[in-house]
Amino acid sequence: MNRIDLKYIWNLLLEKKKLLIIGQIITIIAILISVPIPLMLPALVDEVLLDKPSFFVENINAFFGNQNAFKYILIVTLAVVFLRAFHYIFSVLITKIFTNIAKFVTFKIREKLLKHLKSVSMNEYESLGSGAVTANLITDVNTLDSFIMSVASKLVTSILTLIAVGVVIIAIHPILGILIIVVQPFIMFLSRNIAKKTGTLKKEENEAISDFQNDVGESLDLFSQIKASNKEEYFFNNAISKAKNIQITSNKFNYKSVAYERFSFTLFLIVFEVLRAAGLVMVAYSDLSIGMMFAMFGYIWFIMTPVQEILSMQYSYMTAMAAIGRINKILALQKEPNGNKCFEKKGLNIDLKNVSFSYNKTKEVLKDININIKYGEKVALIGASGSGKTTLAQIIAGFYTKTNGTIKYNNIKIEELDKQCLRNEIFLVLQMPMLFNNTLRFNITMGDENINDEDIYKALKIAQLTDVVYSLENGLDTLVGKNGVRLSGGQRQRLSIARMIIANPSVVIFDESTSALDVQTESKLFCDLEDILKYKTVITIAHRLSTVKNANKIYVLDDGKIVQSGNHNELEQQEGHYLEFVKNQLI
Ligand SMILES: Nc1ncnc2c1ncn2[C@@H]1O[C@H](COP(=O)(O)OP(=O)(O)OP(=O)(O)O)[C@@H](O)[C@H]1O
Repeated sequence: MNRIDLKYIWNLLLEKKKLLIIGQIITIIAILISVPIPLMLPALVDEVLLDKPSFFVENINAFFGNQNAFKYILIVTLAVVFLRAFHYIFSVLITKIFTNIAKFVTFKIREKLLKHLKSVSMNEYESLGSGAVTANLITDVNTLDSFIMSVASKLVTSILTLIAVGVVIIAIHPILGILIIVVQPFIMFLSRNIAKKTGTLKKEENEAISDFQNDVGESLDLFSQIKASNKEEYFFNNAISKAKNIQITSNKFNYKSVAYERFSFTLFLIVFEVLRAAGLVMVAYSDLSIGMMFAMFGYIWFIMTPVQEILSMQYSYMTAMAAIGRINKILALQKEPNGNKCFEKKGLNIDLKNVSFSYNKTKEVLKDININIKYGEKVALIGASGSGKTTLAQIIAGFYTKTNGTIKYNNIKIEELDKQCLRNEIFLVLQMPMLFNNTLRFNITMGDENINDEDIYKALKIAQLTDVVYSLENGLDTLVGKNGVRLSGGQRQRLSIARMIIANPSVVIFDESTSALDVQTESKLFCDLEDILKYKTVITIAHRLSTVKNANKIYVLDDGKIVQSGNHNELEQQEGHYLEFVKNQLI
């Protein structure tokens, strides 16, 4: 199934099996180095201060001969310092290894999401929107990253440390040892319930942030529109209220999560004191020595870190599960149907039979569309605003997936076609082309570095853009700004036409692509385009009679249906929308 879950993450981790095993071996060595440390100096209380020589004193005597108290303490202290230094080196190594593994896994997840997004159909993509998708790709994957990092490096370390310490303390004093080991799960159980509460609060905070991000992102994108409509007050007040919501939810989350965290820590400290008291009692009433009592105190303190790590892992687990839930929303987006067939020759015959389409399953935008366009034909699409012309153009270009009916190109069903082949053949020139915040060159070639400047200038000449580019100080290297804000609407439209010339498709769809041009530039443009378009299929969505008149076939759309089709002469003879259109144009 195409979703991310713990099993999927586990399988990714297994791809780094060797590193994982090395990491775990180093982890075990680091634990073996660190676990004896709390025991070493307290042992000298008994062995040196209370004069009951045992393991340390006997071994030092065996190696260095009899020593005085100062030297015993010095030698053991040096051993502790060395062990701590080695432990430090091993823990750095562990962090390095597990960071490498975690970053590999998160890269793989981002790669999977991007590969999926690449082939998601437009209608599905629009159901989420760019704000949510960006948040998923950045914030949620980062949440997952820290979860993987802590599970891979800290979970095993913490559990093994607890086991090792458990063995040592039970060996020192079974009753006190078991008491300590039993108390830990109790605290962990309490904290797990507490952590659950912070999970919901974090969710509320994340939702408020994403809501704000979407709102501000949109307002900033449409900044000029907002100013033009004199609606700064409304939009920015709205953004401020969303910012306020972040304040409220973050406030709640931050203080409550700290309160819950501190509560569990305070609980730990109380239990710590109770266990210390139990230690004193054991010295008074059993065979626990004073030195080993200090060692037990040390271990209670020592296991605080692994216990805290395990506690924070529960929280990290919950946020990671929430992040996975959101990430899976991307993976749940349907892919556009893609086949593997490609066209054998240049030029397409396009055939639509009983095609219908709806953006949101509630209202049909296109109904029972039947269109047949032969290779090289010049076709016009007309109809009132909102009648479905752009939608139809996008369906023909394969951007949206039809709801019903059949679409064939050279007799190959759209579902069987490799979409890249289709898009190589069809170019949709939009009324408001989207531009990258990059250079003019990049926007014309779409990043294809094999296209030379000579070809670009040829395209610019036909697109009536040469003078514009020459007038710019940096020529083709001029940055166009976000969405091409530094270019006029007409310049953007011509740039899109230059893109089409470079792409050299066999079908060109003009969707009111020259609406921002003055009549003179437009007619010069089409005159210069004539040679280029001669052997191409051209579908033009237009409002001007002059553009429509010469088409081989005109389709008239009304409320998503084709109500008339034929050439100008045929349609002019019929009562109907086309005649109305002609009359209106003449007026
Ligand atoms: N991305 C979308 N999501 C949902 N509904 C949409 C979307 N794009 C268009 N529509 C709806 O589909 C219908 C047809 O829109 P379309 O843009 O195809 O009409 P049009 O004939 O090209 O209009 P115009 O001449 O104004 O450009 C409209 O009712 C519109 O609201």
